[in-house]
Amino acid sequence: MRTRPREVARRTLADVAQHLDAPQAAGEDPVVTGISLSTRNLQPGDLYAALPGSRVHGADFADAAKAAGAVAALTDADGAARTAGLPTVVVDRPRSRLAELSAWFHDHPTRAFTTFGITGTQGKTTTTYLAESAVGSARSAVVGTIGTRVKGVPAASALTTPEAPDLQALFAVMREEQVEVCAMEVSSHALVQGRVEGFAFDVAAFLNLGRDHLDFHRDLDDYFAAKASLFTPEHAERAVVNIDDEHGRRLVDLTPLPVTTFSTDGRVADWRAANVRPHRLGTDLEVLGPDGLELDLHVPLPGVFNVANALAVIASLATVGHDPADLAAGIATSPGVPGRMERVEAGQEWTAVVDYAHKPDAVEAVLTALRPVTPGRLVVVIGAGGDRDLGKRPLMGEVAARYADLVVVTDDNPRTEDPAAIRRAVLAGAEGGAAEVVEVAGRRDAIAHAVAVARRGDTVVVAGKGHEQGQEIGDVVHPFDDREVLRRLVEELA
Ligand SMILES: CC(=O)N[C@H]1[C@@H](OP(=O)(O)OP(=O)(O)OC[C@H]2O[C@@H](n3ccc(=O)[nH]c3=O)[C@H](O)[C@@H]2O)O[C@H](CO)[C@@H](O)[C@@H]1O[C@H](C)C(=O)N[C@@H](C)C(=O)N[C@H](CCC(=O)O)C(=O)O
Ligand SMILES: Nc1ncnc2c1ncn2[C@@H]1O[C@H](COP(=O)(O)OP(=O)(O)OP(=O)(O)O)[C@@H](O)[C@H]1O
Ligand SMILES: N[C@H](CCC[C@H](N)C(=O)O)C(=O)O
Repeated sequence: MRTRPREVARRTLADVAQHLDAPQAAGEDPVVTGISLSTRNLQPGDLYAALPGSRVHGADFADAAKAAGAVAALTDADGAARTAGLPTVVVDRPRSRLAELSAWFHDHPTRAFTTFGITGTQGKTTTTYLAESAVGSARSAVVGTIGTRVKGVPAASALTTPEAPDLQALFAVMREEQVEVCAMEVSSHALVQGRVEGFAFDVAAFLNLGRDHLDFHRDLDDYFAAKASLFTPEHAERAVVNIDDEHGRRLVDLTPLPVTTFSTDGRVADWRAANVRPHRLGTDLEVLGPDGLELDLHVPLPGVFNVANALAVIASLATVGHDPADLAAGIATSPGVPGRMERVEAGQEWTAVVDYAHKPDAVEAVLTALRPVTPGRLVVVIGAGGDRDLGKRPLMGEVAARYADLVVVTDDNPRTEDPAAIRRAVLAGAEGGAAEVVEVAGRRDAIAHAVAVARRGDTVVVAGKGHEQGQEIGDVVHPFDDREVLRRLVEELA
């Protein structure tokens, strides 16, 4: 799928300057047909937003932008001297203006369809996929970690929540495609960096808050504040909140938006789960909604935690007019989510699962979901990513050892760090408990170890990389897909 609308917007640079209430650029007045803040995806005719970043100033790439076809630049006073090769509009804090500018530039595409924003430490991707099944892929779009899909057709995207110029262009594509609902993941990074300004979600859902990203946020309160900012009138019209989560309950008190609540563990909420019956491949339950509504729901994804993700979809889309029974029927058809509780079947007599759990709460959720359906030993292969939150490593090790019988500590994406040092940090949390703990350097060898020891009735979970297609070691991404590696190792052993 294209990432820019077929019918391009055309605005003169003078219009842009006037919209921003900024002085007009001297000299030419080019026609701008797109906006980009990165030379990596800039297209001819674009306005290049040269932003100050944490590593470099975008103005340093003005020549590259011009060579790629940029016709003008938008920057701050600091960048202006370096964008001299392009007619330049100068404003203070250009990043903070970019989202609204991009929405205006594309003539507010989100007015044409329902926008459903999802935030939380865990479950965002899964919830967007369930929303897509609930509404039907022929009517919906999804934006998130695994990528963007418009009416089921993939479009390229790099970040979980794209930068505003890219996002608004994608929204313009969705408008052209007559999408009815766009479900998107809203990361805390996006909220802090203003990627989702310039429009308000019709409905925003809060799933949960756990430890993550404490390399980017000062502390958990700062991380919560970032997530909570989605639930303000500038960002959303209605809130849907999981009150099983302590931070969800805090949010209900804080948000000025109309709130709908949901609970899967028996609290008094607008939407509740009752008679929850987990089995190996999913969960059956009854959904109790407002005004005495009762529905049967089958969530075809393993793990009771997915009941919360499904309830988030039903509660959210019901508040914007969808029929809950239709939503439930759609959820029951979900084909699953790549790399989330994904089973690998290669003729083995034990259960193999690949899951994206790379945070302590997710590791706990996955292992506690698999324990009741594992008559034998529960084995987890786990590591932690380099150049990310250091504090979560021992916590992940500890949780793995608390809930599994055998923990194979290995490498995730080491990035620029020493893999052995990362393993040591995970091991420090894992050792000393009842679980058997082994260290195996190299992810393939670690998976091979788990495959070699697995017996009938066991479950092996390969955690942390889910759908990822590569392993980042140093600056190089080596092809690596947990699902493929697991399958091949099982086949080789057989
Ligand atoms: C912390 C963070 O989110 N940083 C993002 C931010 O970087 P920054 O503002 O510091 O920019 P910079 O790298 O100093 O560069 C300055 C400017 O020069 C431009 N530039 C730079 C180099 C070049 O060759 N050409 C070019 O145009 C950049 O596009 C940027 O506008 O803006 C950049 C441009 O969009 C992003 O690439 C960068 O994402 C980094 C790579 C990243 O890893 N972000 C992750 C952490 C992130 O955002 N993750 C969340 C999901 C998290 C989760 O829940 O798992 C997400 O929404 O994806
Ligand atoms: N509601 C939930 N509560 C706890 N854990 C969950 C929940 N939903 C999913 N998980 C676990 O978290 C992992 C990541 O799920 P998912 O990709 O849906 O979340 P995410 O919020 O998009 O994460 P990320 O931002 O890291 O991509 C899953 O593989 C599963 O282990
Ligand atoms: N969006 C997350 C994904 C992490 C996945 C895990 N495999 C890791 O490398 O830590 C990040 O880049 O921090």
